[in-house]
Amino acid sequence: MAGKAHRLSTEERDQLLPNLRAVGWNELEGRDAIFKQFHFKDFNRAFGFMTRVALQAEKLDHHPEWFNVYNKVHITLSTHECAGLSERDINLASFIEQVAVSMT
Ligand SMILES: C[C@H](O)[C@H](O)[C@H]1CNC2=NC(N)=NC(=O)C2=N1
Repeated sequence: MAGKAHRLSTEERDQLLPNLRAVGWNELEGRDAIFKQFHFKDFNRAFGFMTRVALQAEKLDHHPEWFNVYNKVHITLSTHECAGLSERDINLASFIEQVAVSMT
């Protein structure tokens, strides 16, 4: 991965987070991370979604924290390297949105 991750500044957050908030991503309380719950038609869709996200995460070397039960997938994004939200989380969240739209 090129360059070191840095925690987003207030200005960067003001610029980058509104688009994600508008589609259901929220900042966690007590932790510098973003979170969203996804619901799919069934387990096949949920796991197909997770598979596509997993392949991209591996490619980006940036991985989600997630939880799956049947058709639900809960995702938390944060960057361990800088102990908070970085541009990598924004990029991964944007990719996740594209995949989710194509799976629903
Ligand atoms: C060694 C490896 O590149 C690092 O541990 C990567 C892997 N995936 C990662 N994922 C996330 N979410 N944050 C990181 O800082 C991170 N670092």
